[in-house]
Parts: sequence; C-alpha cells; structure tokens
Amino acid sequence: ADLPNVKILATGGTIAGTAASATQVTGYKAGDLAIQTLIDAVPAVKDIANVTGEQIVKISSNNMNTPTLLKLAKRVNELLKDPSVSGIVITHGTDTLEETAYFLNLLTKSDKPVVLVGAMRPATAISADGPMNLLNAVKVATSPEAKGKGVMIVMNDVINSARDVTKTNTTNVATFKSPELGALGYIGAGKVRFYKQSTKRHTTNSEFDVSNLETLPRVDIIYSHVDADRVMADAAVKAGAKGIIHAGTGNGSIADPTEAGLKDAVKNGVIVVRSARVPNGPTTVSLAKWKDAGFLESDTLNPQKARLLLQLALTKTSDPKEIQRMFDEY
Ligand SMILES: NC(=O)C[C@H](N)C(=O)O
Repeated sequence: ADLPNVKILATGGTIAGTAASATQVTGYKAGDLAIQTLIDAVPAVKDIANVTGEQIVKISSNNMNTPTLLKLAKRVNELLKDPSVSGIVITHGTDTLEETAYFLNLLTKSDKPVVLVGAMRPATAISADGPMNLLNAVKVATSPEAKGKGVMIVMNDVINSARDVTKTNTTNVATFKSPELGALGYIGAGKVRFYKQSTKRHTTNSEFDVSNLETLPRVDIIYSHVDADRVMADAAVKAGAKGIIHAGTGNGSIADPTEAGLKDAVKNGVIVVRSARVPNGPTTVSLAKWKDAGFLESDTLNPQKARLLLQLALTKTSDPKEIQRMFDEY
C-alpha cells in the first residue's frame, strides 16, 4: 500500500513478556515473544505504515550489553540509509531503555525518526500497555514533525527525548518522565503533538561514530552514600577502567576518602566525571578542589547516560578539556 515503511527492531523486554496468568504482572518471562507476534497483536498498525519486524535479540534489558548496543547502532544506520525506510521503532525492555535511546541519540546518522518503545505489563496481562504503546510508536515514527527531534521514547501517550527521559517508577505504566526539562509531546486522540525540542547536539549533528568499532572502553559508575570510602574507586582502576562516573550526593559532592581514590585514578590516566545521584539539576563546579583535581562535570546527564557519553568520548580523545566540551554540548 501507499504507506510509509517502518522497520521494527526487536530486542525483548516486558513488551514481549509472557506470564502464566492474566493477573501476573511480576516474575514473568521478559523477551519471550517474537516480533511478528507483537505486530500481529496490533492490526491497526497496518492502517498507518507498512511494518516489518527484525529480531535483534530476545532479552530482558537488564542484560543489555555493548556488543548488542553496537549492533543496534550499526543496523539503525544501515536501514536509515535506505530511502524507502521512513523511520525505525525499537522494542526494548524498560530497565535500560533510556541508555539504549541515549546511545542511539549520539550515533544515528539521519534525521528520520528513531523511536524506542517498551511496556510495564507483559503481553499476557489484563490491560497490557504494550499494544497501544507500539501503535503510538509507529505513529511517531511516521510523523513528519518527528524528523530531526533526536531519538525518542514513546510510552503511555507521552513522547520524551532520549537525552532527558528517565525511568521513575519500578512498576507503574507512567514510569518514563523527563523531570523538570519536560516531555517533547503527546499522542492525543490518536494525533502526534509536539511542543518543544532539545537544544543539545544529537544524531546528524553528533561527532560520534562506531561504524568501525567492535568494543568500547570500560567506564564504571561509583554510587556515593554515607560512609563512602575509596574501595570502589580502587577496584575500578584495578579492573582497567578508562573512565569513572561518580554518582555523587547533592551537586556531585564526593566524600573525602573517595576523593583520594579518584585523585589517584586521575593520576593513573583515568577520566573522572562528577555526576549526581540527585535526579534533577546540572552537576556544576561546586568546590574548586574538584576542578583542580581534574574531575569533569556531567551537566544534567544522569550517571548511566554520562557513562555512555564518556565511553564514546574516549573513543575519540583522552584530553579532559575536549571531553568536558562534549559533556557541555551533548
Ligand atoms: N518493563 C520492563 O521491560 C522490565 C524488564 N525487566 C526489561 O527491562 O526488559
């Protein structure tokens, strides 16, 4: 038919999950169903696009890894080069959905829409949220307005940008939010409605490229807390980390013993970035001594997204000034 062509890349997750009964919404098997089964469950998709599915992996997204991320980024770029492909939808578990979305936001070499979608209730549940989410994701992937907005997450009638979105609730269907920075738009009464877009660099304006890479540098995250010491920093260096993201308290604050460990990490050539375990606000220079120690700042990126940006940054440079520029621009 004379409809846009949308490719659906499937990776698993609860959207493809199955349970023993319709009331079972935990302890199910994520990533169980094949992509064609998910497409067949939403016949209305055929009225808006010619969709074809492609199974990349069948995992629960807590098991997402670098080889699969690289494979996805390469496949997305390969497909979008084809002039007959209008957009891409990626079905994905919600646990690491924001990470895959942000990774692709930095690596997609096209302004065609790339939309990630998941579900909080397995496909077998009463009021499963997957089918409507999938329909809405395909709608956004065919929307002319979605062009150039960067990679998006569509769930629960809300369109969020990959950069700003985070999972905020362990079980609720309204889990994906962009706290304070806000959503890009909605799907209301079946219509795609955009209200804003990010000012940060992404997709066609991004300098990153993994087309010739098979692996990424190791970057670890250290989470701060009362009684934080230097054990985790030392362990990361010993494990061969080229970068460390510190998920600090407050405005990226660091406990004195951890600071000593991180200073030694910098002396060993490791790039240390101060992020925060606080969900809102930029991490800025809060104490001059942390800038003097060579620690960089993550801006508003949460630790898990800062980790991905640092991995990609380290594929291009090990110059802290250059890497700070990247944190300021993406
Ligand atoms: N709601 C979900 O998709 C959670 C699941 N554990 C996953 O991330 O694959």
